Amino acid sequence: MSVPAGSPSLTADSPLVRAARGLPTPHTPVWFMRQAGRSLPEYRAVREGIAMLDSCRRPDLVAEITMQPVRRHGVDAAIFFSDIVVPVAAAGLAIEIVPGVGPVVAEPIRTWADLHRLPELTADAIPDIAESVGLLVAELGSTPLIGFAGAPFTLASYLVEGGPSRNHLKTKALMHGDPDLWNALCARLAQISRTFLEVQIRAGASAVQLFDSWAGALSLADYETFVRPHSASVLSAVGELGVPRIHFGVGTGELLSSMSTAGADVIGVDYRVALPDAIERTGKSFAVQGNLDPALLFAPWEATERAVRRILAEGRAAPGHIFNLGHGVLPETDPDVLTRVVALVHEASAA
Ligand SMILES: Cc1c2[nH]c(c1CCC(=O)O)Cc1[nH]c(c(CCC(=O)O)c1C)Cc1[nH]c(c(CCC(=O)O)c1C)Cc1[nH]c(c(C)c1CCC(=O)O)C2
Repeated sequence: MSVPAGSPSLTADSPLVRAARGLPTPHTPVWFMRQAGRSLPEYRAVREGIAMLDSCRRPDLVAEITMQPVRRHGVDAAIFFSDIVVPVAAAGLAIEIVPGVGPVVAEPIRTWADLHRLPELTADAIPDIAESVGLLVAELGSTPLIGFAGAPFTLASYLVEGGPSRNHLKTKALMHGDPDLWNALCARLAQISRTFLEVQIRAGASAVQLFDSWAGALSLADYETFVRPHSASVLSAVGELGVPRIHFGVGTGELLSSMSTAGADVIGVDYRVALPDAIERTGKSFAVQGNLDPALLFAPWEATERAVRRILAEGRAAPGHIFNLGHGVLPETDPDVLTRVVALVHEASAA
């Protein structure tokens, strides 16, 4: 397997890549999950009248939207503008993203016959993704682009439930009721996510994040039996391409130790877990990413600043720290506060 000649050499010394590898950095790198999106008026303007999944397949638009928060906030990384369900749609499943709701599958996947509606994904079905990444890498120079994909469980939840779910009832019923079908579905999703990540890495992404956003809904036993092996297969396959891997989920306090054995280099920490506890639970042997509560961006600045400084201090106990929120930027967030947080992280961590 040949590694792309693109960005990784230019970005190898960037604070983000160095922190992910546990190397010293001149300042703590910072980016925000959902930094591109509705918090930015320039995003709302360019997305006007274009459906979410259509916008993700237009390289000019993807590059523009991905760059918007980099230009505005001076973050240390771009996150590829796409969605976890883009590769599933590209593979051929009928799925849409309904504004204000999320991914919706009119005919959910619950039987072996349904699984046939979800073919494997091949790289030649997503030439636009490689093109978008190529445009971005050229524009970003020494700033890394983070590629991403959804982990099998989080994707399966949307596909089995038919849309967003609080309790994941049908998903859990399937995993326990028909483990063979569950494992086949997750193996298919792992193949799809792996291909999506490989295309981004070969086109020049300098790091990747595997989102298992809803894994926190699982017991430790179910996570280890039904979920972690599939995430591990994605992470180990992309590991061969040599870029750092970040793994993140929400509400994963009880799972962190187990998640850290799935094969990532950096553990994303949700805002409900104190960073020192996360560092302890992952054996002090992983770089960590996180974990400012996105709600703190709505507090008086003094409170925000206090929390940022505390998290920076706590992060020093880990082999590497990438500052981020403990989940995505909320659409109502004042983008000027994000810019201010970036400046504070840089200034306070360089001191
Ligand atoms: C669970 C999940 C999804 N998508 C994603 C996850 C994992 C991350 C997480 O835990 O939040 C991942 C994702 N989705 C999007 C990105 C872009 C990059 C970035 O973080 O800036 C990323 C990394 C764009 C998007 N994906 C989506 C939007 C909003 C669509 C819009 O602007 O109209 C964006 C910017 C749609 C989407 N897609 C999904 C949801 C829950 C939603 C929100 C629905 C809504 O509130 O309208 C599924």
